[in-house]
Amino acid sequence: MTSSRSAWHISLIYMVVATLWILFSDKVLLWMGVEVITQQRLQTIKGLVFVVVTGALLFYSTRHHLRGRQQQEQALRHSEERFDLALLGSNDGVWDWDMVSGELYFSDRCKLILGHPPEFNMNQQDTWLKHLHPEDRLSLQAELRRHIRGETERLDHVHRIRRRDGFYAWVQARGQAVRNAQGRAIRMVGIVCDVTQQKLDNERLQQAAVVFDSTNEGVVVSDSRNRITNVNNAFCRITGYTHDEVVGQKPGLLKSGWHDELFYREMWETLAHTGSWQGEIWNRRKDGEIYPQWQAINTVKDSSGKLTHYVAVFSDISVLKQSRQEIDFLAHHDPLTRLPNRLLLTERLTNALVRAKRREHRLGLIFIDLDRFKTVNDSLGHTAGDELLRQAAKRMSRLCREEDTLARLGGDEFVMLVENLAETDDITPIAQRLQRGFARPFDINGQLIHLSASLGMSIFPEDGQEGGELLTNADAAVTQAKQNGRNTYAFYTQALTNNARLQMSLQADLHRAIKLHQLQVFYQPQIDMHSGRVIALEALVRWQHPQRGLIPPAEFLPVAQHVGLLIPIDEYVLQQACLQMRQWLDAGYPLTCVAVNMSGSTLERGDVVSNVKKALAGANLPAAHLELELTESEIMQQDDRCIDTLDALRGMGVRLSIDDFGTGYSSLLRLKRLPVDTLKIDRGFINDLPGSANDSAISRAIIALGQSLQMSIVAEGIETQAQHDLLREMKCDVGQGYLYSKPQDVTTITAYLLDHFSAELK
Ligand SMILES: Nc1nc2c(ncn2[C@@H]2O[C@H](COP(=O)(O)O[C@H]3[C@@H](O)[C@H](n4cnc5c(=O)[nH]c(N)nc54)O[C@@H]3COP(=O)(O)O)[C@@H](O)[C@H]2O)c(=O)[nH]1
Repeated sequence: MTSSRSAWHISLIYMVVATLWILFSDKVLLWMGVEVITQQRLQTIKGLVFVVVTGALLFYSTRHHLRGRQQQEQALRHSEERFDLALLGSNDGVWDWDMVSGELYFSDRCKLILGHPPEFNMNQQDTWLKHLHPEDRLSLQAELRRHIRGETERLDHVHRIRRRDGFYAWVQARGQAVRNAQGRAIRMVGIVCDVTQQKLDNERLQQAAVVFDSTNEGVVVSDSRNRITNVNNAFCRITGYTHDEVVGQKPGLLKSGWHDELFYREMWETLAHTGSWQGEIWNRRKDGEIYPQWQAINTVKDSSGKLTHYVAVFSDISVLKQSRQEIDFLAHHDPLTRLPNRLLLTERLTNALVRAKRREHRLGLIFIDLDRFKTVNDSLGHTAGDELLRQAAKRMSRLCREEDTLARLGGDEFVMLVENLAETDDITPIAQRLQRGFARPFDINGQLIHLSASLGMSIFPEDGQEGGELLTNADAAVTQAKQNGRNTYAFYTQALTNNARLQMSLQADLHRAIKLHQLQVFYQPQIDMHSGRVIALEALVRWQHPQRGLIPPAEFLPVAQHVGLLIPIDEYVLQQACLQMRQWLDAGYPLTCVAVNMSGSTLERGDVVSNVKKALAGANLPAAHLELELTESEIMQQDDRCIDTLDALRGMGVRLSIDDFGTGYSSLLRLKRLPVDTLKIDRGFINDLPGSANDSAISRAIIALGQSLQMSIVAEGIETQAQHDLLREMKCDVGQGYLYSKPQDVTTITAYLLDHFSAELK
């Protein structure tokens, strides 16, 4: 019932009662039959009673009404207060949109969200839309339309709104339409709250979640009772446990048993005192493998300072540890053979010397140099060379006593440190054993390679007091062993030191030798074995030393190579030989060419073609009168670029010859591709002719090979008539050797030529 209907009912009842009272009260007085005066008095009293009763009724109804209203107002006030407080507490702003009049109300909080003061007037219909982020406008409008059409129960939309300072705030607007009887939305009321911080927090949380799951470090979160509440993917990957297997468990399930109780007690004490702990800890994976991890644990406390969680972040450092060990190993070992390197040998030698001095023992160093390793390496390729070194190292290690050290210094050089020698001679059986170790060939990819070693020995205290001195002296001894014919051993002697000193002084003198024109070119004739005529000469360098006399090339060319003077020496000999050949041709000697040695270093240099051209032009000598000799081992170790250089030289008309053929593991395929005119059989195969059946067979094979490749064959080192006869019978084309002439200076050889061609020149 409405309030006006209730009021109307009450008034109607009153009117009925009052009318009945007025109509029937007087009749009751008349019916009582009382006197007129009494009647009048009673009527007055009746009127007064009516006034009092109706007055009282009016009083009670008014009071009741006012009290009710008061209570309602109070309830309303309380409710409003509660609402205001709730809004204030929630920090939400209120908006109210009268959709009929278009009037819009924004509470002060709404204005504050946008950075406006309360007095700011933003009650226009499009104020909010105007400040909306352009990207959010369409979606808010669509959402509003849907709600107005009644498709959604309430409006709920998060969008960005531009604040007074130009920045955008994220807000969440919620509201509901008030509809008329026809269901048409006529008003909409709602709240708006600033969710910028919440949005940022969410974003941060999302990022943290991504980091948590994608980081390489394992993360374990456990509660205050140290029960695991969460682990990340990396944890599962490192430990092998799944998330469900560990949640609810204690991290102790990963314990390896490698740390004692004290370790864990100290860890927990540090955590309790400082709130964090970090260190290396060994744990056990699910599969039982024990591994090291670097772990940092931090405690998490709530706002009241109460510990709520532990967060442990760890990384598996097993690989790092292995690499450190490997780095440490490589710093002291040779990566190819995994033997100790020079550094470790030096350390061990120093310590061994201290022990030897204290115990008055001897110790020895055996310097091991593999014979002709470079040639094998160059001809078989570096991979096979590496394998050969590995196998040689393994074989020598097996012959090494446990207390001794076998080290690789680099290349094909090894050193064995032998401790506890009573006598100098005690080292000899060890050296012999090492040498016997090389008796069997090495199997390199199915190919049997014969290798020998030259050994040089120095003994403490006889040959030196310090490690460096002993090593140098063992090195000098190995050089001596090589000079003695390889595959042998030599002890260090003072003479070797003198020789080393000599080499040093040669180096110094050689620099001056070129400038002071101390280098001389000697010539050795090459003979046509069928006619016996001199057809060519080989140019061979000598050093006319002011104090030491004539030094042969075998003595100073290695020194020149060592100090980078071999190329200028080759160039000098080339120029001199071309000039000299021109003179002989001009003098009428019917010579085909002059042969000049060219070292591998010269060939490797890019300008060899232009230098040869220069030398020929300088002497005005046709290229066909020049033959360049390259040793087999040097030519075989060159890459294909050198074939281009040789092709270019050959294209110019220069003849090319392979020197020392038979010593350098030539590949027949490569030999076929080389633009070579001549093969020179190495002196080593000629020396023992005609007695050696082997050398005889080899020489015959080389001659046959040369002939089949249309190459001319020169045999060098012919010293006897028997050698000459045999080679001639084998159909060797050209001979060179002391039998015909030793290498001679220009004057002597010119006289020789004059004599030789005297008949023809007449
Ligand atoms: N890069 C350069 N190398 C050069 C140059 N000059 C010489 N050499 C090389 O030095 C090596 C030694 O040469 P050498 O001492 O001159 O010896 C040559 C001859 O004297 C020697 N020979 C000749 N016939 C005989 C003989 O019958 N018996 C015997 N015991 N020795 C003999 O052989 C050497 C010539 O050898 P090859 O060159 O292989 O034909 C030597 O390897 C030279 O190549 C130079 O200017 N640059």
